[in-house]
Amino acid sequence: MKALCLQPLALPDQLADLAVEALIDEADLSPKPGLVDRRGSGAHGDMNLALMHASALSLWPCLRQMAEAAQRHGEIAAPLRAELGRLGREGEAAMLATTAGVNTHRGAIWALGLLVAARALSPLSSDPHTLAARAGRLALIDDPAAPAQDSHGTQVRRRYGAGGAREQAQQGFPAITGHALPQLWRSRAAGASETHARLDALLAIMASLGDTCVLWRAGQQGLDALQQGARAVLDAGGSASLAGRRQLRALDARLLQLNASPGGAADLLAACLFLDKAGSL
Ligand SMILES: CC(C)(COP(=O)(O)OP(=O)(O)OC[C@H]1O[C@@H](n2cnc3c(N)ncnc32)[C@H](O)[C@@H]1O)[C@@H](O)C(=O)NCCC(=O)NCCS
Ligand SMILES: Nc1ncnc2c1ncn2[C@@H]1O[C@H](COP(=O)(O)OP(=O)(O)OP(=O)(O)O)[C@@H](O)[C@H]1O
Repeated sequence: MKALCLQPLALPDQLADLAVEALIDEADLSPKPGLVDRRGSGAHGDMNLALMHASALSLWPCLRQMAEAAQRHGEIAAPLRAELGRLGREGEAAMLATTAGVNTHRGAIWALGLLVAARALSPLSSDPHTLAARAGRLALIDDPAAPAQDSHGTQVRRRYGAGGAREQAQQGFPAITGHALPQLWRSRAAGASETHARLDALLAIMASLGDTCVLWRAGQQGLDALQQGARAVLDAGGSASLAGRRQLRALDARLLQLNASPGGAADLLAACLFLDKAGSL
């Protein structure tokens, strides 16, 4: 019998695999306050776990093409930014075709697209801080072909002055490098299970992020409830402790009452999981 000889996967394929895996891990992680997870739809009438999985898988070609574009261009400049913008819009169209119009991963395409491109640009330096800063430099370049939009994020920024997805990326993802990754590593080092360490990382993002999804649906009151509730879980010992889990249940109930879903924090957790593994490819 002939021996099966497997070719190593090309870097863009590996990066798309890793990004989709991060999206699926984020969706599966439970119990996430207010969000779609294995238990149910959280504060969303229009999403469920199967839809999140299908959406994540639909993004694989777009993410691979973003990595290929970065390899081809080889530098952080306007032509690469323009191509990523075009691919991102095509990715959104593929997502919406898969979900019959539901916005399951808009923010995730943005964050993971930039990070996948950053990793493909220079395979040699791939520690999380370098990648996040490189993605931030890409996000700072204008995309002249981007259509003017009056998105929820734009409206919320006008009303509350909050920074949103664009600013988070342009600043080099401080919610990930300054909060999520340090918490993920601290919780693991303290002996927490991988699920609890990831929940703690999500809570660390929630405690500090100006999440425009929450501001849109529940205003400043909703954002305050999210940030204070997430901080209370961490202060009580995190999701691995009994006291922390009580606080987590209370936060989930409060977000459902406010109809608030921290989708921006969920996107950034997926990006954090991607960065945590991207260096070891
Ligand atoms: C920058 C984006 C996210 C638009 O942002 P905007 O705030 O205007 O839109 P919207 O209200 O639809 O929010 C997008 C999503 O970001 C996430 N989000 C919300 N708050 C935050 C935050 N503070 N930080 C990070 N993500 C957040 C949420 O999931 C939200 O649904 C992006 O969709 C975009 O402009 N795409 C254009 C195509 C492009 O250039 N793609 C490049 C691919 S690399
Ligand atoms: N597990 C998850 N549950 C819910 N949202 C998530 C999850 N993971 C990521 N998200 C993000 O949340 C965003 C969806 O949020 P939302 O439905 O609030 O946006 P919207 O359609 O713009 O607004 P709305 O539904 O309030 O009118 C997506 O962009 C997606 O990236």
